[in-house]
Amino acid sequence: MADSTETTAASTSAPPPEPKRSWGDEVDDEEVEESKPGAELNVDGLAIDENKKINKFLDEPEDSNIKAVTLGDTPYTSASTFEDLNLSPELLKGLYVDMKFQKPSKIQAISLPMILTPPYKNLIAQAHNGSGKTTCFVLGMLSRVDPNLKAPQALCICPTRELAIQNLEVLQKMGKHTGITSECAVPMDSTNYIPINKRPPVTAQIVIGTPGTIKRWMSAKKLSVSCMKILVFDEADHMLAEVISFC
Ligand SMILES: Nc1ncnc2c1ncn2[C@@H]1O[C@H](COP(=O)(O)OP(=O)(O)OP(=O)(O)O)[C@@H](O)[C@H]1O
Repeated sequence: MADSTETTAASTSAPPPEPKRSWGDEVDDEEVEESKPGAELNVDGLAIDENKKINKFLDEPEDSNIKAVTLGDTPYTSASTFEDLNLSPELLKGLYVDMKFQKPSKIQAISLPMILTPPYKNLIAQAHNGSGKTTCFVLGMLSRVDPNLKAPQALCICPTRELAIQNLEVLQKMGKHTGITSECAVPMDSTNYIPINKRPPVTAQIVIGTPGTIKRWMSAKKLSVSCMKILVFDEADHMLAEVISFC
């Protein structure tokens, strides 16, 4: 009886209003929680798995359903080879020698000419897992950066730190011969932790990270966006779903 009275009271009294929070704040809180000893991210476990069954979807017939939908007239033609894309010799070497790619997958053939050709327009690419989307935005970032300008010029925002680290690994492998610098903006583990005010400003040309850390670096004026040329949202559908759940 006492239980049922308490239950009724709890369900009829209005809960106190929660303070308004943004998604970036929420990720920052996770960082504090996860930076406790014992909760570090196992970065070694995130190496690119060369033995993974790769390319499963690259040549699947389903890929032939990928269509380009553009506003107005489109000057773009699909690329059947990486040479069609006017990539630098350093990037071609990364693709052929280090990545061991032979030709663009369907999503790459369609979207890379749009990503790499001026005027650079906003683009949303949607294709199933393993179809080669990562290469699209990694090549996009690597080819837009001016190697002589030592400032952040490309920013990739990912929903999780694991994805950010994996994307950085792909970028560093693909861009190995370019000399382009990159940095991961994810929460640091407790052993490497440096307070934000003690960190030097970011000079890496490409930054890949999670929303909370990128927000903190920008708020602390450690990450400048004044030279940014390209902004990528990886798994934007997941990030939008998170944003909607906070509204
Ligand atoms: N043109 C290509 N030729 C050969 N292999 C490729 C090519 N493009 C990508 N791959 C390989 O195929 C695999 C899947 O590619 P990628 O990770 O870019 O796909 P994705 O669409 O981003 O997948 P997910 O949605 O799971 O993130 C990777 O191992 C990648 O190295």
